[in-house]
Amino acid sequence: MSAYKIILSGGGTGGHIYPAIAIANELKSRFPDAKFLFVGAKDKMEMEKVPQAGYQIEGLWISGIQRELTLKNLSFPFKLVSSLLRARKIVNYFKPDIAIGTGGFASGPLLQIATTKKIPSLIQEQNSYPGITNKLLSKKANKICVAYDGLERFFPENKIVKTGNPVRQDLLDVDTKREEAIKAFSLKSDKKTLLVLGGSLGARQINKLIKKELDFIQTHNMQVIWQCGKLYYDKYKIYNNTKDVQVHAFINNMDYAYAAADVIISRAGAISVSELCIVGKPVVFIPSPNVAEDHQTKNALSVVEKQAGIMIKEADLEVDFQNKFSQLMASPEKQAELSKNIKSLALVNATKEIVDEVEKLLKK
Ligand SMILES: CC(=O)N[C@H]1[C@@H](OP(=O)(O)OP(=O)(O)OC[C@H]2O[C@@H](n3ccc(=O)[nH]c3=O)[C@H](O)[C@@H]2O)O[C@H](CO)[C@@H](O)[C@@H]1O
Repeated sequence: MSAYKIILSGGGTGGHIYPAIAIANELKSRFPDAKFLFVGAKDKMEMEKVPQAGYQIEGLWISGIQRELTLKNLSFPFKLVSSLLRARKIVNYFKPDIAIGTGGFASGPLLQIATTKKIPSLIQEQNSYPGITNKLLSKKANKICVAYDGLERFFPENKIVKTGNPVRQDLLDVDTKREEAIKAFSLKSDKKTLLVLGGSLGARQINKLIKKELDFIQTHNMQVIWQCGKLYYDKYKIYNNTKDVQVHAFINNMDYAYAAADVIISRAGAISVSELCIVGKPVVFIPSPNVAEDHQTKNALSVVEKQAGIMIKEADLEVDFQNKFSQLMASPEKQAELSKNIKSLALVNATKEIVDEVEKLLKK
């Protein structure tokens, strides 16, 4: 039999890109001869991150439709037609055996064309509340792998399989990487490390908080790895290498960042939450209040309700941050309890289970 040809499409943010990369890596280990092609949106993060992970990518001219009425929406119909034509070309020349979509705008046209051509397809939904693209695609896709209960409200029930979110393999063994990680980030081994994560694009309010609280954090004798996001890097880079603080636009070696951390402050994007469960460190979640159906708060609550993490809403940071952070830092028992509880929520086989579903479709 000739080698499988697999198309993966998803992107716009890390939360859609890294699941696709994790799935591709697992498929590659099962089918070393398989050929892979990613399809993303021109000018978006995936055009850089996917080649870094060793895969080829084609970019479509597509963007989201804005929820508010704006002039930007005027170009949307043109982009949609252009990206459908380009997606058809790509599907015609690559002739995939399967198309896998992980959400984000580019996966819309690509999977639309693939399903019209009766190519088997699988979509993976990271969140408890699905994005527009996956909602539209669910009618035609063959399988839908999800991480939360209750998605039959949005997707055909008979297609849903609950697998959890796919997470990159190199995050599975961070416990063994602490020493290397401390070296890689040039950290002091006698100081505790706070890792601050704003999600793949960075988080404005978390950045403001960290800037304001740097002196307070220092009173706990901590060093800080602060991922502020590409958009905000110019604004915050002046804090780099001051007061034991490192400022990063984006961290490419997340396994080391997680391994070095003693405590983590993080947004609650779905993949971040899944990774943090695997990593098993004490986490303070500050969910984004600006996402559909407030889904990051729901993501964080799924952990916090099991005594496995702390959540502070953006609106409460002013009043609660110092108290809650000090209480956590003062209690090694609380830190140990949070670590143990969050780790018990990890779904370490998600990637494998998703790829089992892919295999079933390939062999049909
Ligand atoms: C503002 C927004 O719309 N956020 C959404 C976006 O978040 P976002 O793109 O931030 O996605 P997630 O938090 O789910 O995942 C981020 C991914 O990027 C990686 N990473 C992050 C920072 C970094 O410096 N280096 C790095 O590699 C993380 O390890 C993780 O793999 O997609 C998620 C998954 O659909 C949603 O739940 C979020 O609500």
